[in-house]
Amino acid sequence: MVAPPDNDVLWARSLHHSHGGSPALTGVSVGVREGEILAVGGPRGSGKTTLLRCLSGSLVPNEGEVWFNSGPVHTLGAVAREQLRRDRFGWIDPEPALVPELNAWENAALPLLLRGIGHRAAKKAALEWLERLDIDMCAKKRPHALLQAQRQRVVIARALVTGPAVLFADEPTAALHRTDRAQVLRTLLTAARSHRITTVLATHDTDVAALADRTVVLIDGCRVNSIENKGTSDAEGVAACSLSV
Ligand SMILES: Nc1ncnc2c1ncn2[C@@H]1O[C@H](COP(=O)(O)OP(=O)(O)OP(=O)(O)O)[C@@H](O)[C@H]1O
Repeated sequence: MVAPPDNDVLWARSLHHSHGGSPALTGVSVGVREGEILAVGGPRGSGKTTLLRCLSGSLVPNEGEVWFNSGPVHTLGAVAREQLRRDRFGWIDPEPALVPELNAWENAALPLLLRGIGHRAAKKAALEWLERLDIDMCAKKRPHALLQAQRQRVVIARALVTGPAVLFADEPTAALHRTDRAQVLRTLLTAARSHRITTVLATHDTDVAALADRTVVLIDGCRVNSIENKGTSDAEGVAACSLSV
């Protein structure tokens, strides 16, 4: 096992993974620096979700290595990987899944309450994130009373409320109307940049990928390209991503 470069917060080498015999990743390597926003692009079925799941430890690759903060993830047991995901990572799915019986701030505060953080402190942190994401006016509404874009903002608040080291966003705006998409995405990326949260964003949409600092393109489970998105990283002063195969 070879240790990763010191300056990569997240690093994967030669990932291979098959789902029930059908290959999803074939030899993908990627490194992400602290505070960077990396888009993983490519058409549907190209392996983006599988790569994010391997990087976040929710899936152990058949072959290859994943490292977080210079510690191996792929050799950890299931419980240690769960703890890592709970304590250090945030995850956003395409569909905004919220607990229907809880209102918006309670949904956003849930990860803190589950950690045993006091009710008052958890509520304060959740309300702060709802405000940053321009959804604080809906704090007391239940999910059924929210629009889809508002629900997704609550999901984003829930993913950020713990101050994750890395945020994984899997097609976070795919379920939204075109008009809501850009606005929600910009809000998400602005929040990630201002708090220097390393973000890995899967998207099949090149317009969405262009908002990241750099894009890695997958096709049929292989990394085929890596694009520096000029005008984002330079303007924001965010470090570039390092990549190797
Ligand atoms: N649980 C699974 N069982 C069987 N095959 C799967 C499973 N998950 C993914 N696959 C297959 O693995 C390949 C890569 O899928 P993956 O979801 O990682 O790609 P993707 O680029 O994220 O696609 P999408 O944009 O549609 O989500 C595809 O061929 C997909 O059908």
